[in-house]
This record gives sequence, C-alpha cells and structure tokens, in this order.
Amino acid sequence: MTDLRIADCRITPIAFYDPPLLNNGGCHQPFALRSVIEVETEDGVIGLGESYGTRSLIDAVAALAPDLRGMAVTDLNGLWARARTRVQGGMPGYTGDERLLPRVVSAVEVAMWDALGKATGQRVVDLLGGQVRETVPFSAYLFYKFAGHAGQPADDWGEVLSPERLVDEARRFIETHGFRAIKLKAGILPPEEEVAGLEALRAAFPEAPLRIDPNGGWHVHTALDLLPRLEGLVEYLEDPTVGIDGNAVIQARTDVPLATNMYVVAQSHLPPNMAQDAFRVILSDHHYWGGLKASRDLAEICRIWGLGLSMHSNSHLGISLAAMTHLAAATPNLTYDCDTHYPWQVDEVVEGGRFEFRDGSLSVPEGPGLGVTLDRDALARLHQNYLDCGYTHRDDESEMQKHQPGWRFQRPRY
Ligand SMILES: O=C([O-])C(=O)C[C@H](O)[C@@H](O)C(=O)[O-]
Ligand SMILES: [Mg+2]
Repeated sequence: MTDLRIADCRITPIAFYDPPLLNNGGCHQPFALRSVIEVETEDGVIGLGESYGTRSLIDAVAALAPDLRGMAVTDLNGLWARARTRVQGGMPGYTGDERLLPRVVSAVEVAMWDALGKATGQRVVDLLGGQVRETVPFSAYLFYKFAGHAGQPADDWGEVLSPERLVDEARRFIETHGFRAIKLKAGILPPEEEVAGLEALRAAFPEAPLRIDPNGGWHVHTALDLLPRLEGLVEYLEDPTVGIDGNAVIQARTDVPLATNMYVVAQSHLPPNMAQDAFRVILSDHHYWGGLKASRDLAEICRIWGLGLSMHSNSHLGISLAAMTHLAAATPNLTYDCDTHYPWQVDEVVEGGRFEFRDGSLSVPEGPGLGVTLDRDALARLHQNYLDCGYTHRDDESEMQKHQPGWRFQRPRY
C-alpha cells in the first residue's frame, strides 16, 4: 500500500533571465523570480510545483511546510485549513493581503497533485477529470521591448517599438512555434500607436485572432474612442481600464467581449462582475486562483454563467507550463488559446530541456503526475542566480527608470 502522507515540503527560490519587456507597470528586470516547491511523501515520491518568487510567498510556504507533515497528498481541504490558519493567523510578516492565501495553497496544491499522480501512476489530467482535448493551443504573446537591458548589449530580438518591428516579432513567434492567436501587451505607447500595431498585425496575419491588453492603462473615454477601430479587429479586449466599474462602462458600449486577469481574480469578484456585466471572459491562472481544483471549479462557474474562459500567465518555466497544460487539457470550456510567456524564456528547471510547441500547441506531457522531473543541477544554478541578483520582488518601475529617468507608474496612463 502506497503511503500518501507528506513527509516534507520544501520551497526553493530561483531566478532566470528575462528580456526587457514593457508593460504598463514598467520594464521587466534582467531576472524573473520564481520558486520550485517539492512535496515529498513518506515513500519518497516527490511532487513538484512552481510559483511566484516573492519573499512573502516563499516565507509563507516555508512557514506552512511543518504543518503539512502527516497530511495525505489527497487532502485539499486539509491544505486550505492549514494554510488559512498559518497565513491568516498572524504569520510574521503577514500584511493582510488577501491574495496571499490562494497563492500559498496553489504553490503546494500542484505539488500534491503531482505527488499523488506519481505515487499512483496516474497523470494529473486524469486526476482532474480526464483529458478532453488532444493538445492545448497557446497564443503568441507579443511585447514592446527595449533592445537590451540598461547598460547591456541588444538581445537577439532587438528593439520593438514600432508596428513594423511588432510584425517581425510576431513572424518569428509564428514561424518558430506555429501560434495561431496573437496577444499584444499594451498600455505603454500612446494607444493610437498600439492600435496601429494591431492593424499592422491584422494586415500581415489576416487569419489570426488578435487581442490587446493595456493592463488597465487606458481611461474609459480613451477606450470608448478606440472602440470603432477595435471592433472587428480583436476577439477580446483585455483589461482596457481600471476596475469592474470602469470596464462595465466600456462593455456596455460594445459587443467585443472584455476579458480580465486583473479585476476578477477571486470568487468574491464574480458576483459584482456578473451584476455589472463588466467582463465576459475570465483569464484564469491556477497560481492565484488557489490551484488546479479551484481552477476547475472556476471553469464550472464560467460554464454556468456563460462566461468565456482562457488562461493568463507570467514569466515562468516548465513546471508551471506542464501544470497549465494538464489543467487546460482537462477543462472542457476553455474557449480561447491560452497565454504563455514561455517562449520569452531561455532557461529550464526540468529534465529533458525546454518544451516545444507544435502548431502553437502542446501535448500533455507523458508519464505520471505532471510528467516532469526536476533537473537538480539547473535548480542549483537558478537558485544561485536568485541569491546573486538580490531581488526580493518584481520591480518593473525602477527598471524602467534606468531607461527613462523620472518615469513614473500611472494607471490609467492615457
Ligand atoms: O495578461 C497580463 O496581464 C499579464 O500577462 C501580466 C504580466 O505581468 C505581463 O504584463 C508582463 O509580464 O509584463
Ligand atoms: Mg492581462
């Protein structure tokens, strides 16, 4: 009989190279922070998870770890209860940020699913209800970018600040990975220029479903003025302005669905969203919705209420990509191609090298659990990066100031 009780839980912060990608909050730093979570059973089976690399998340998971000893890897209710007590029960450094609890649960929960799958010889996609699609489609995630990080030479993508260079970036993404849909990260340049970028993409790729995401960077009136150009151009408009209230005003004036990964990010945001008909597409993310089970629950809620569903991402490596792929493959009502930052990364922390997209899609990794194994040399190297880079959280604003002194974060900006 397999012993499914947790003997140990470990979290290792890592940092990996990230290009100078631009967004409404500033510029990506040379290193993105992440963490690798290992849940080990009494039988020595190790389940893997990947999450944020912020100090608060790392401290919270480390504080929770001893409480998990003896708990079965199947006990998701037990995980929530222990995490709630630990995170909300006066943990040193706890700031009262309600976003922390589901993030802590998710970090550990994915590793518990992986351990369960590895211990019982089942794939996570099967544990989540069964595979409903052969492959999972992802979108080309375009960013405006500087040529190189401040004081460093240009990278091989070069500067992308014009419609022409955006088309070049998209072409490279599509030729290399075969993506179908294209997402443009916006909220950086004046909005008319960003929409001109979209129009150039439409001319170059007439069949590609397009999306634009200013991360709340536009005023309501700016978005309303741009609607005539966006209608018929985009499959959805992502977080054009700030908040449920503001976006509801925009949604009331267009049939283009509004999508969000910013303002409906917890179950408590769903009732006001439905009451105001602000967002019609939820971009879920298991890293902050509370894990794979909570994300399947969210999919059911979306199905019942007629909301569209897709997946948001942040800079990440292969454990997250594997988890996203298993989850997406087990989610019947995934209505749009998923986001991923993965093609922007060059590092990997799992054995066997980097994942390869075929026709813009990934197959569910083979093997039990998530189907990935930790590369311990890579983990040690990326952990050393973390120690050397000295970052404790993502800070796009100060990175931007290295390129443009005096730049200030502003939302909405235009
Ligand atoms: O869809 C989104 O809002 C994101 O992907 C959030 C990320 O933080 C993105 O803006 C980025 O990586 O700069
Ligand atoms: Mg977004």
